[in-house]
Amino acid sequence: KTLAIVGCPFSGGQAKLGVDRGPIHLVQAGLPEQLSELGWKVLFDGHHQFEEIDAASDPPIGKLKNPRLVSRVCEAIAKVVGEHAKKGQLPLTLGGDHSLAMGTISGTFEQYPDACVVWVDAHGDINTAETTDSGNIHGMPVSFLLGLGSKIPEFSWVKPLLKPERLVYIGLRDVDAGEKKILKENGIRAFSMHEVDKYGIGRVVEMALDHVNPKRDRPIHLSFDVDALDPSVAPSTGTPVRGGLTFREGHYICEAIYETGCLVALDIMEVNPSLADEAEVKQTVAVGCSLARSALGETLLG
Ligand SMILES: N[C@](CCCC[B-](O)(O)O)(CCN1CCC(O)CC1)C(=O)O
Ligand SMILES: [Mn+2]
Ligand SMILES: [Mn+2]
Ligand SMILES: [Mn+2]
Repeated sequence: KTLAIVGCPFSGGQAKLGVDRGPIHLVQAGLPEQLSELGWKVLFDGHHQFEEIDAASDPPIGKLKNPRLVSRVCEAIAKVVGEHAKKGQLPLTLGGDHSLAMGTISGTFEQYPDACVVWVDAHGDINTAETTDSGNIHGMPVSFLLGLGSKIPEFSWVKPLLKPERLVYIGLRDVDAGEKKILKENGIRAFSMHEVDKYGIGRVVEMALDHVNPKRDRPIHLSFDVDALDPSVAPSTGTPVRGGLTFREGHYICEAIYETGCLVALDIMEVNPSLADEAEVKQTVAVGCSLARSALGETLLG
């Protein structure tokens, strides 16, 4: 099977410098070689270059920051991911901030209209233009994919291909009031850290998949924000929140999803190699690599 690494050095969905260098750190840590070791035919034709738009010509739309830049980049990524998927390849998108998932998941649904999404994150990333407090679009991709909130012409390319019943969250623990309302109103299934504590990660993954993929016959797009992990496990990320997934819980999710045989696309997002000391950056990059390996077939006992 062929894996296409889509390196996305992009930080426009949030305000912290450095997350655009996540991809290069993951690749330089040897991720392509590690995946070849697992038996994948790995395609990697270099990191995507996104030419900037100067701030003067990309003023905020309402609260949304860098809206035209984020929209253009995500639309480009949707095409790239869609093309790889059309060729029967598995796109592995390396972020870069999580706004990119507006593009990756759009690309997946082009090819797999019957897909479901497992969103692993401390956050809901489901704010609309009306509910966002920060205006950072990395806190909004899911609302665009569901077609929620007021229509913004600059984002008219995003089709509401994701249905609420095809989405499930694992790891939530920092959800804004507006997001809580949206989750409830749309009946979106979410397994927060409370459920992880209560049922254990094994049952949570089983219940999550039973919800979105009861017969395990639907393509799965796994979008993994490394801030789902506890900051002690993945410290170098833009919006860390205490009380997160252990190293093993994070890897169990990836292993269990690989075992379904349904994975068609994977995002490893929000590794920011400039927010901690060298050892912690190394640790965060290494976790990003090992999560990817676990989701792509690496097992503990072979
Ligand atoms: N929900 C947040 C965080 C989004 C994180 C995006 B990511 O891709 O990393 O999942 C806002 C969070 N908010 C920040 C200030 C705090 O006082 C309260 C929570 C937002 O900016 O919308
Ligand atoms: Mn996120
Ligand atoms: Mn997050
Ligand atoms: Mn983040």
